[in-house]
Amino acid sequence: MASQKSHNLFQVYLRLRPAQGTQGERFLAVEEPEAHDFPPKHITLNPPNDRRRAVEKFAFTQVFEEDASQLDVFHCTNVAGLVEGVLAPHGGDGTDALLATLGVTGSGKTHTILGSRSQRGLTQLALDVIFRSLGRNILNCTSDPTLEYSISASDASEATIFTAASFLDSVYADPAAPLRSSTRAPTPMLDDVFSMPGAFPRSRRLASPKSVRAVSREDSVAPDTPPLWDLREQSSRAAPPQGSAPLVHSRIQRLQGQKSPAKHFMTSTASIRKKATAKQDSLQGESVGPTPTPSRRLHRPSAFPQQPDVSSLSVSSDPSAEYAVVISMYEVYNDRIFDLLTPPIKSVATKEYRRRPLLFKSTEASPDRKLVAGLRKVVCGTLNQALMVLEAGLHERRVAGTGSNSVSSRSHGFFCVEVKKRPKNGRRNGYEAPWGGSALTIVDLAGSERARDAKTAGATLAEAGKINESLMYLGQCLQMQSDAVNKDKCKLTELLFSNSFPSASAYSAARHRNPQKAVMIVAADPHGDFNATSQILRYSALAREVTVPRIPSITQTILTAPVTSPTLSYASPVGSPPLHSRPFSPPGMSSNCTQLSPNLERTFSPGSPGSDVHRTTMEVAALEIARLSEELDYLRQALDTERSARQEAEAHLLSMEDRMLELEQAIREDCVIEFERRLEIEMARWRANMQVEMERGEEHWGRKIEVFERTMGGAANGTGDEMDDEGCENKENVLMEDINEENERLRRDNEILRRELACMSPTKRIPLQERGSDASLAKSSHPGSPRVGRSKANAIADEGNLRRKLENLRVSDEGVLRPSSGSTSPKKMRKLTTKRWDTNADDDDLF
Ligand SMILES: Nc1ncnc2c1ncn2[C@@H]1O[C@H](COP(=O)(O)OP(=O)(O)OP(=O)(O)O)[C@@H](O)[C@H]1O
Repeated sequence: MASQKSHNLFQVYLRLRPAQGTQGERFLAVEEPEAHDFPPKHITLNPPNDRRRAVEKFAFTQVFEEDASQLDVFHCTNVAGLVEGVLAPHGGDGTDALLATLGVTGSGKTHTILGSRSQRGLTQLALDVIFRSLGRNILNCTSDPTLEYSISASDASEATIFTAASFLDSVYADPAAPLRSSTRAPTPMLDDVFSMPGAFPRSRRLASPKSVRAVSREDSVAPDTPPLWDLREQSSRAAPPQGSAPLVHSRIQRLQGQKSPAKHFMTSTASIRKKATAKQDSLQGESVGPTPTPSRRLHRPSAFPQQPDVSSLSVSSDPSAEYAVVISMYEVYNDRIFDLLTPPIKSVATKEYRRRPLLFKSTEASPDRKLVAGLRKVVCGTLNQALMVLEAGLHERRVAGTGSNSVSSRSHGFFCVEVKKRPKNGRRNGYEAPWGGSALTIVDLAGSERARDAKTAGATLAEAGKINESLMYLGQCLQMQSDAVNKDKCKLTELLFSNSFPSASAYSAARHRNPQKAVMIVAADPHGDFNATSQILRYSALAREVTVPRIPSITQTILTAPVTSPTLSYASPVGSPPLHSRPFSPPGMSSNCTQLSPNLERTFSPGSPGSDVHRTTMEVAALEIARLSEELDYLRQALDTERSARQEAEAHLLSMEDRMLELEQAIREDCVIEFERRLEIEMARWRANMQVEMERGEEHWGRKIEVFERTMGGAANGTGDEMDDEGCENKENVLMEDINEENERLRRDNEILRRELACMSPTKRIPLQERGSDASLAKSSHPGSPRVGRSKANAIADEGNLRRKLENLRVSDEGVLRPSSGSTSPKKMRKLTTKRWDTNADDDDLF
């Protein structure tokens, strides 16, 4: 196994998590190491509840059992060696180092890398060693006021450089904030910072860059407030019930005007709210409603755990160099990079706080090497400053409660410690020396999870999909180890492997960089999810051995002769040529793994000497079975994910249908109510009109009947002498009406006759009254024509007739128009009425 180390891009360690509470069956056993091979390096994975599945054996650089302490892991993974490589004690720029944890969700990655309430993680320990080792050679911005500028000038990643004091001032106190500036004194934590050697004077602090975030006084004063890891522990103790789903979207509480005890944006960050609400939303699916803001606070360094103690440990540094430590933090979330030290910006359009994703690209100053461009970087002069920056960045990390882990990291977190280095006094050959140096990058990868177990939904399920996808690509890269082709498939692999290979460009030749040294700590819960764990172990282990149990139904079809169980080894290269190189490749992925890296070549170890063709066939078949079994596992996982997604979509669809039905029902009811209201109004209007019409009709018919009765009465009585005065008056009125009508009719007749008269000859179109005598008429006609004279004579005769008729009419007209001038006796009226009928008869004759 020792020979593998020189070939691997990663040293891979396995750490087993201690059991907590009720656990499932243990499926992972640590192989007893042989006497000369201590510590243990191999584990066996026995599939629970399925004796037909292959038993797998994995090899790692070292296996840490459940009782291993943080310090054990720190020492045995040789973090101090990585730090030494970064500090480059023997000159040069040093070697980049990468320390990462990988594992299923809840397996202990964060615990290992960031520690817990009482235990420091590898990050804190590494920082401690770095600052302790640099000692007096470290520069800070107070002792060297040009430090910030010179680092900024030499930084190739387009970063914004802050001094620790100005960054922490803006993070932990917000003097620019209108509500707090006058009433709040600097927090004790800040006093700690400012009382540190090299702290800025107050005036300088006030001139710090625009406020990033702030905590209230009580937040930072509270000495017994548990730090981030405390919250994790509390949460894990009170794990949410199954079916929990996290709150994903941030800042909703603030947008909805919820009152928070402190207006510090960290106290209401997405991550913290998620942590708190994950417990409450456990049975509600995704929630966007207001939930109480948890009392998440930043802490003074004295609240940070002090154990384990590495004060006795330091590594060599370059005595001829001076150093500066620059810290940056970012996360890879949904395959995009977000700065954890830059506050989110409130979108004008959506009023939500958002982070701007950053690019991983080659820059002008670094054409041959990709860098995360545009980060905030903080120059830290002391360990406490570095720890506080770490604390500030962790506040912004995305975590959420899932069915698998109540405080699950939903992003891949990157913590970068750049150790900048230049000759003492900053000069070389009389010129200002540029900054060189290397970086230690510590990565807390998000955990892979099975959707069914995590019981996630909505955005968290999508996150899980992205996490699993990126880890799958990481797995492929780890399997290939020396093959850099696949590393560009996702941001995670790009970031992890970008420094793994020496650059071949001319630029790099001038400035040679060593490939990074990388340590991967795989965390596993021996009682956790078997399938997910075996999947992780398969692609992370340095070597693997599969023992396929005897399965009669398959083996008999291949080989009738009984054989012992074959053993397949994915062992270190000892010269055996690969027999069957067909690694597992998930559906849809190109399987270009046929050329495995030497250490992962699958070699065939014959069970006994003298194996024959049948045995070989059997073993090849067994290998195929193992491969198919892997594929089956993957497909099962994929199926689980798809099934969950489908169930979620179906549930959503059903709820939408219900909602639509409800809406339709409500709309129908509204329509009915409105229709009835309008119908009522129309009915009332119609009834009123009907009433009026009926009254009018009755009145009309009453009048008619009355007239009729009077007429009949008058006829029956002969004269109206017996009528009383009132009766006479009514009768008179009615008659007047009749007369007027008659008068009107006659006028119309008159008019018609006039027109007719005028039409009889073009020469007689002049109205009668305007014309002169018959003689003048005769004069105006042509005298010469006998025909004209005859028609003229006829016309005159016709005119004479008409005149006479008109005279008659005029006579009757006058009679009608003078009804009341003389006698108004009813008798006379009746005569006139009778005459009307006579006149009508004449009129009929006339026309
Ligand atoms: N070695 C250990 N000793 C004691 N407790 C541990 C250990 N490893 C993990 N734990 C506890 O197990 C729980 C889950 O661990 P942790 O949060 O580190 O998991 P994780 O792998 O980071 O999960 P995720 O990927 O979901 O973030 C925590 O409460 C942690 O304190």
